[in-house]
Amino acid sequence: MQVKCFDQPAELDLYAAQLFASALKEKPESTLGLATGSTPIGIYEKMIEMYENGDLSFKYATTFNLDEYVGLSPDHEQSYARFMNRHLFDHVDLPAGKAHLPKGMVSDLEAECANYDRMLQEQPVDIQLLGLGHNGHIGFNEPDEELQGGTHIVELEHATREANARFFSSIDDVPTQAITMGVGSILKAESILLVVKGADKAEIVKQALQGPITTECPASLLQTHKNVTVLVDREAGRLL
Ligand SMILES: N[C@@H]1[C@@H](O)[C@H](O)[C@@H](COP(=O)(O)O)O[C@@H]1O
Repeated sequence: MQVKCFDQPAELDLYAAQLFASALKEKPESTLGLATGSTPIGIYEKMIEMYENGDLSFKYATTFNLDEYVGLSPDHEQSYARFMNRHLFDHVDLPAGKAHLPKGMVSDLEAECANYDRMLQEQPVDIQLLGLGHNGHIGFNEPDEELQGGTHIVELEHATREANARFFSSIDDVPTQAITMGVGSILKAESILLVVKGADKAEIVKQALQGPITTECPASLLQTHKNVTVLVDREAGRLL
């Protein structure tokens, strides 16, 4: 596991965007695993800049997002589908139909999970971008006695809903469930880029990288992967 610490969040964003640009240059038809949350927004901004300057193209790429809220339609303001359009897809040359997110509004959620896993098996992720939840979640894999390997439905922890309530009018509007890629699917990626910013994540990133490998901190399972790069800003990395 390689850990890189950046003085300025913007330097981190540029470094991460450049890693994706290099991956796409080397293999234009790469499958990219993408994440939502506030952490990757700056990275997506750099990717858009690079695309506009002709330094990055998604023309032959495929993307899979980690997760989606159950019960929000793709055009709901706070759906992750809408987030991805707003922060990346609407601004770059990724062909329509090549961006995949789990569908949180289908009647048969179990079939959707199986379908997502089947697509991931057919197009394995080359490089997976990950943020980190305050409780150590990755995607929406919440701490638990057991974790599930494949795509599945999760009950969101109150703390996770509280953390995400800032994007909704009130916590009551935050969905109680999500559909997420499992930790097993995440660990199948060829390479993983974990990005962590802010003083409030310093404790959990230390636990994830240097603490015991435990399902009670899903991100700690990343310690078992052969090709993980962790990018932290100075505040998040201060205990490492
Ligand atoms: N499901 C997402 C995660 O994929 C994200 O990494 C995490 C941290 O979000 P943020 O980057 O806003 O702190 O929480 C959300 O709930």
